[in-house]
Amino acid sequence: MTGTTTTQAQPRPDLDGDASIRRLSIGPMTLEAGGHLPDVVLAYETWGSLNADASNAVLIEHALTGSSHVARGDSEEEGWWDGLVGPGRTIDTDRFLVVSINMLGGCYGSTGPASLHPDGKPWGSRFPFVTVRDSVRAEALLADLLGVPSWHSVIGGSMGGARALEWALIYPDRVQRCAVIACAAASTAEQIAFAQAQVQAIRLDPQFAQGDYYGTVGPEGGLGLARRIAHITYRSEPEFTHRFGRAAQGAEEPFGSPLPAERGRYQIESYLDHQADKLVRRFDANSYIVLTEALMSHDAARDRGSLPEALSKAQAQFFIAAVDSDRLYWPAQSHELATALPGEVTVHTITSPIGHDAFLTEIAQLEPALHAAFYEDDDDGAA
Ligand SMILES: CC(=O)SCCNC(=O)CCNC(=O)[C@H](O)C(C)(C)COP(=O)(O)OP(=O)(O)OC[C@H]1O[C@@H](n2cnc3c(N)ncnc32)[C@H](O)[C@@H]1OP(=O)(O)O
Ligand SMILES: N[C@@H](CCO)C(=O)O
Repeated sequence: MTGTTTTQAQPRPDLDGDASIRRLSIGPMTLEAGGHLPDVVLAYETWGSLNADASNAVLIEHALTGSSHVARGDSEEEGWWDGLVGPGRTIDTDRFLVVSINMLGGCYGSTGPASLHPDGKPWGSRFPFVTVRDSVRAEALLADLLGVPSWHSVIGGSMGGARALEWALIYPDRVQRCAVIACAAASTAEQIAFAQAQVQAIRLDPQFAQGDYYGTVGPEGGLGLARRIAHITYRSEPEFTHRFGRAAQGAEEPFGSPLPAERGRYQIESYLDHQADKLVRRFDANSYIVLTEALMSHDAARDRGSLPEALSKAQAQFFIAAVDSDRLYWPAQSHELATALPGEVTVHTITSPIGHDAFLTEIAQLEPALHAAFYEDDDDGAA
């Protein structure tokens, strides 16, 4: 389904040491649903070095609005899995080359709706529908260019987990170990429903202009509303009750009687406003739609028979984990995935009151089990 590796004649990029963001053209791609991109560029970061037999490369896949900045490395900016990835950490960058790639369709440097079409104007509304599988096929073309024939391990949470799983299914001989954290075998009806409400919030913003808003303010209100809806699903009711209760913003006390003449704001409203503002400042609305619709498309069994039949193609050792309070990717869905995988696969649990986002904030809980499963000294062949 993808373009050919027409750029493979390029010299292999320098992979030594911690890198700031780099970009490589992987050439043209024809997409799973039929769209075409004449020149795809992927932006990526690396930490550590590739060993002589290229056996120590680890791919880490980011979530929906995440980026390739997994670890701080030499940069000022903290990474979203800093505790997990770095010198001497569970994913030890003194032993492994760690690669993280910004998703096709996103807004952190890889080709996306804000990129320029060959006519010199942004793709905008013309950007084609991409799937999780397209993104993985693009990453495989990049791996070819990086000189990585197979991954020691591919690991991801949430949408990153969907990409990790697809890697193991599309390229079974290129993934030796695969960790799927807080993710399911397919996006469920409820996950699609939450996603559709977010996409509609953006599309219904008058500033959206059918996606051709570049050079204008753009659909900031719609994107902010999408983030509010999403963020509620990323956290939990007990956390919200414990943190905010019915308290008014700027006061520790609940809204009492008499109610203030001005309605004011509940703390939870202020918190959601803040989450929305933060995302609006760092994310492109078209990319939000493209990536959300890609996640809606996630279905490991599509065109592959039953789920166990689909998963039987994988050759990797699997590590599956769930957050016990996740109300978006329910633990039962991780168990369903583990049960359908070949062999005995354990589901590891992150115990947290906060819900789905604990795969980011509480990843340390998985470190002993992940280390034992994938990264013991004598288990990886890494130099
Ligand atoms: C390039 C990039 O940065 S993207 C890559 C990194 N990010 C990702 O991968 C995923 C996106 N990030 C996230 O989803 C979140 O930031 C997480 C999950 C990582 C962080 O979650 P937590 O640490 O639990 O943060 P939490 O949800 O409590 O939010 C804290 C923020 O809410 C603010 N806040 C708390 N209460 C209130 C309130 N009553 N009113 C307004 N703001 C409030 C805090 O001041 C804090 O603000 P800050 O983030 O600007 O410092
Ligand atoms: N907070 C995460 C959750 C999605 O899994 C993100 O914004 O990407």
